[in-house]
Amino acid sequence: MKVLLIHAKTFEYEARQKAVDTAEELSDSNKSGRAENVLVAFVTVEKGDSSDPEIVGKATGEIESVYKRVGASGVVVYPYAHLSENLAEASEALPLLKSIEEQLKVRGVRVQRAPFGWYKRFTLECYGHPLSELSRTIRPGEKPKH
Ligand SMILES: Nc1ncnc2c1ncn2[C@@H]1O[C@H](CO)[C@@H](NC(=O)[C@@H](N)CO)[C@H]1O
Repeated sequence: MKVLLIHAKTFEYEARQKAVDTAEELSDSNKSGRAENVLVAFVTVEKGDSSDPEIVGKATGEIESVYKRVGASGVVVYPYAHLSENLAEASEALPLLKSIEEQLKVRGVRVQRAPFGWYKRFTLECYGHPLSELSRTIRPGEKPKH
């Protein structure tokens, strides 16, 4: 699993067009979103990630750790198919993305999750401080390095 973490002063997205047949149904709560002082987690799920029962806990831990360090007010979990060539299928990817969202909520984090399977317009203003652009690779069977 690859995660790009951007601490954004403002972030806004809007689903525009279905990209895959397995696209998630849109609702008023997910077809668009906006947040300020938010950690945007662009997440690419890779083939085999679901083989590790700890993958969601590890990914959530990495995201929560940066969220706390930068003092963000919330997290956006943004499905993103562009950080790896080893893409998981929707049947593997979507459940993991939903579980990361739920795990963050359980940990008291205000979370939005952008819809899976859509081309989306987005605007992002990155703070530009030293921790405002980070990336993490979470490998099945391996302990996180950070
Ligand atoms: N393995 C995977 N991990 C995370 N997201 C994945 C995925 N496979 C498919 N998606 C989702 O389907 C859209 C089209 O590939 C993806 N859309 C996007 O990545 C938008 N930024 C438009 O390109 C994404 O929502």
